[in-house]
Amino acid sequence: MNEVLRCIECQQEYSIDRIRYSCDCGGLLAVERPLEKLKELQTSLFDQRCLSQKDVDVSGVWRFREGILSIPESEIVTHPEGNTRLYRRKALAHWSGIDDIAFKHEGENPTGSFKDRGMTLAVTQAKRLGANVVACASTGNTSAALAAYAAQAGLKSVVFLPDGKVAMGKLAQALGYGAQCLAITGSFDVAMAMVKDLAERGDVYLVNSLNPFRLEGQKSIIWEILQNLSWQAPDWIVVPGGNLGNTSAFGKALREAYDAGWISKLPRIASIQAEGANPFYKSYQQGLRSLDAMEPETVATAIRIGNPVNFHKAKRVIKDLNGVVEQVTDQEIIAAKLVIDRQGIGCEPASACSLAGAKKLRDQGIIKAHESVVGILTGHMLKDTDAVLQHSGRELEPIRANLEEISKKILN
Ligand SMILES: Cc1ncc(COP(=O)(O)O)c(C=O)c1O
Repeated sequence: MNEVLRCIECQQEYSIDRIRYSCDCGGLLAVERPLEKLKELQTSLFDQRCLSQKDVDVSGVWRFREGILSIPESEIVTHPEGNTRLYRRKALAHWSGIDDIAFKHEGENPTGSFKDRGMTLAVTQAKRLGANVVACASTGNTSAALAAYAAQAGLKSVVFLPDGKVAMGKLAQALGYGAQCLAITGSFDVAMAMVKDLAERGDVYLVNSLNPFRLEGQKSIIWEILQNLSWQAPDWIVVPGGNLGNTSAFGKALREAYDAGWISKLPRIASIQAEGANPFYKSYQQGLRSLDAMEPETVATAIRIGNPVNFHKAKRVIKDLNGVVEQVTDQEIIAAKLVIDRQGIGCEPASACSLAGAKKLRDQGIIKAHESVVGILTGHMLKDTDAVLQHSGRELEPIRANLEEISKKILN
């Protein structure tokens, strides 16, 4: 194995062959490998693999495997995932005021969100380390991804959900794929603290984004975008921020791609929070020195998170990439979602933070008119059908089955 776990605070290293979620000093761990190994890799290798039909090449995660996790191919648990589309639409450019804007739709993953990219890694690693029970706290999407990948790997999965706060599409997936689903009284953060304690006791293998292997998988979102753009980096990457796993993973992916020589410029990153769940935004306003946890509330249930576990990684990324943290209101989220939905693309509310945030940064002149932007749509529209039914501006119209009457109604 080329990889080690390294503490982001004190640089202490640990083997990846043992289960560990944090350093003895309390710092977060990252999966690291020698830079020389990445520099040896040519982007043409990744491009050639797009022509292969092997699952590990078809996967938009494992196509980059030498930079993700060196493991025998036979041990990889892959659906396969990734290979999501990059959408450009005149209406999105017009609404945001940014001519060169594209959206990577991570809702096109097998379980309908970006979580599959991290979960293929976390469950592969769980199996490799002999875990029997895999668990997560979740606002919904992580539970769906975990349940699906655990089912594939033949592992028992347990998910901890904030009671009454999970969109039905996501709960249905977790139940359908066969996870044990526990509704916890309290927010996501309460559920997160509980599953962390269980993991420390050794009862379960934790696959939240605190698990550094999750973030290695999510790096591939960025590498696939760069590949989609023929390895020409955009000026900006705009991403919703909740537990800040993507913000952290994206920064790592960009830094590695740049240091390895795959791209010749480093994009800036914008992490967009919902105003009602904005601890990272508030911290950014005060120089990213510390984070005050809060009681979150937003229509974007996926990012209803008040104490993001990846704060210390994400703050480093914002500093390293000259990034920004912005907030958007629920109204701005719903307005942006409507634009995306009406393009026939669709996304769940949290995802719309990317478009709402890009527009806000453009309006403020932070994103310049000539700059290129890639936003991430993190989850599928059908994940949260309540949000669609409430905010689409359309409703089911009752009508008698009478040809003349129907004809009059549609032509009016
Ligand atoms: C659809 C969606 N968007 C965004 C997020 C937030 O991602 P992160 O925790 O990486 O900030 C989540 C996390 O649950 C999600 O499900």
